[in-house]
Amino acid sequence: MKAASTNLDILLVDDEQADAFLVRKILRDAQFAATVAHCSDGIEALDALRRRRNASAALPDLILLDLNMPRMDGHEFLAALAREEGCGQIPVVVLSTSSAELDMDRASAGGARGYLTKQADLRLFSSALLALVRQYLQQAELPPRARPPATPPRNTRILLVDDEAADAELVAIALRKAWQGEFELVRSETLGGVSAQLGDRLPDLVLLDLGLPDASGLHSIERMRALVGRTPIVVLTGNDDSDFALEALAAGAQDYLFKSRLVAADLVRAMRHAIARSQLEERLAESEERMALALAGAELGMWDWDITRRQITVDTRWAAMLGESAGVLAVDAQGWLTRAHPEDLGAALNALNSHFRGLSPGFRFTHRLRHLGGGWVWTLAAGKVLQRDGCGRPLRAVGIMQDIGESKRMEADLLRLATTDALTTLSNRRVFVQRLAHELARIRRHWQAPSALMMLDLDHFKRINDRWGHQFGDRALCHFSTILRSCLRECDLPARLGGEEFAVLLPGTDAQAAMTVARRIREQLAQQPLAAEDETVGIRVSIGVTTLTAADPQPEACMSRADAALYRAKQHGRNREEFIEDDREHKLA
Ligand SMILES: Nc1nc2c(ncn2[C@@H]2O[C@H](COP(=O)(O)OP(=O)(O)OP(=O)(O)O)[C@@H](O)[C@H]2O)c(=O)[nH]1
Repeated sequence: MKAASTNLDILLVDDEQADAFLVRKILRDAQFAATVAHCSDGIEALDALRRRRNASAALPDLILLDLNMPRMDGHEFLAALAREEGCGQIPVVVLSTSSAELDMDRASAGGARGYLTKQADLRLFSSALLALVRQYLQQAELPPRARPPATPPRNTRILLVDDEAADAELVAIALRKAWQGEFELVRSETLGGVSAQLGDRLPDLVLLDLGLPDASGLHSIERMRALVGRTPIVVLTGNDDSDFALEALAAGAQDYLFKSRLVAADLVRAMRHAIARSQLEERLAESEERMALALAGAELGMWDWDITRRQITVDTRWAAMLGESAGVLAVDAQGWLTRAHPEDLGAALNALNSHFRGLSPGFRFTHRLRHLGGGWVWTLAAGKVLQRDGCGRPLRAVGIMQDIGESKRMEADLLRLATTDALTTLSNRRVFVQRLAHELARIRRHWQAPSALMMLDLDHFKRINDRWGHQFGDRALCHFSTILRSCLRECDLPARLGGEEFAVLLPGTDAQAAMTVARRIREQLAQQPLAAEDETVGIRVSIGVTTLTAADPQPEACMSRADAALYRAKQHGRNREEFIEDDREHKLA
């Protein structure tokens, strides 16, 4: 087993691009360190393994294997893998839409270590896949968080900038008398001499006289600040003027003392206060900086809602999302929400009201907001009431807003990839089996309304590929899909199951009607050959038809009956439709 810190190297062998996308996304979202290499069938996978072996590169830690693939299916791949030098030990887990016992038994006999059914329900599939991958990736304990090294105890370094020797002596006496702990007093008579006195260690505190030979007044605070950064500064002033002292604070000093009233205890108190205040300011600045970085990193906008004044203040990121400039927006809940898409308004108001009435600890909803330049922006709003009045009415709420357009687009892409066949855009096997299962459940309840199922397989498709090339073969598959769609009703479900194999579910259709549809598909196909260079290529299809019965336990049962009818159509000369009614006939067939 591997530790979590190492990367799990997975080889996915599956002809559906959507599955590769899905597996990668599931692992990425669960923050698994895994690399997923993808091969479309067994032959490509064996080639990839041989290339790695010949280059003495590491072989995959795990192979996820589809069963139903063109050229070499999953079972054949398992057999070939067992024979492949050095590859027999790679664990293989089957990922298949088939839950047929026969497939499971064959896979297990072929050496597969596990079998995972591709669920139509993505959440189920995702948790099953993660559980499986976890088996192969031991979750190592995270190393304990490194503690910052304890700061060694050291003297407090105090810089006194004062040209009067007597004052300096006074300060030194006061410190010796009242400062608890060790200290080092460094003195400079001028501002210009500070750097030379300090060397390369900054002081922990500065005592600054404002009447220096080379600097005087408030300006010296600014110059000192430039020399010592955020170090706290206590101003010593001979000017017995409180207003002036306050100006010194405004100019950036942390505290002040009048020289004429210098008392040891006051000096030490002011120094301690200045250090504490400066530390507090530093922590606050750091925390604001961290907060700003986090908000910027997560691309979150902020809003602050003064509910009684009906004003919402937003930051620049919030404003930019909607094409606004930052600042106070004079809007209330209605004002904000008049920008919301009417379809999203109900859920947004429910979330807000429930929190405002104190029924939920905060609120969170997604909604589309109108952009100033037109169009809609998908956003996530989340927040919390910070202040309520005595009756529990909300006074102020604060929260974030995030542009979630990209993840909405991803979600839609993912859904499309997970449910459709990339080449023909028909539904894929997963969706088909799911719909078929629903239809069987309906039939079990309302037996009167019949439904039919068709399996379709293009005739001698290999010859078409061999004669005209794979790309032309792909065109032929798309051409057939278009004709198939045009022959069906809106409620029918056509799907590409893989390769040149298709299926159609025809709800509310009896055997006779289904056979008529099958004939129509063949006729349309015959009437519309595909142009290739200076010839036209006729494409033909064989079709197996069956009806769904309440006795069918699983989709696979009626699919295998339709398959048997298809096989019979191939046996009887192709380009025809055959019907098998029930299991008795199926067994005879
Ligand atoms: N172009 C293209 N060919 C594919 C695709 N998937 C499967 N095939 C090819 O389809 C062919 C199917 O061949 P066979 O299973 O022997 O069937 P067939 O030649 O149609 O013969 P019958 O079904 O018996 O009439 C193989 O050559 C596959 O490589 C695809 O997505 N595109």
